Amino acid sequence: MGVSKLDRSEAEQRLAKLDDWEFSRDGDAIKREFKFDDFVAAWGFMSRVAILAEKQDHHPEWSNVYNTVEIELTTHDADGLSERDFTLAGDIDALR
Ligand SMILES: C[C@H](O)[C@H](O)[C@H]1CNC2=NC(N)=NC(=O)C2=N1
Repeated sequence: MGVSKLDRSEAEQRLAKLDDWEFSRDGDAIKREFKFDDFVAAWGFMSRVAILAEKQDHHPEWSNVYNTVEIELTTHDADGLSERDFTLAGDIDALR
């Protein structure tokens, strides 16, 4: 089932409900940086995010440098932001 792309104002409404996420890719994605005490803590967080992503069939584009994890979310099937991005972002924040 396709996922529909949100328009800018719909995306802004949803972004306003999240802390510390910002638009990226000219509004086609959202991103946030997470800092941890050390690499093992960062890796544990990434493991938990991976399980969420699998459950939601919605996967992040992300990077890890030692204790820092950068996560960017976009919906490839919609060529932009969809509800799935904001749902996953909210669930990721709830892991903290
Ligand atoms: C076949 C599979 O359901 C699709 O490719 C899913 C997988 N994970 C995904 N993740 C993201 N970020 N966007 C998608 O469009 C997407 N599609």
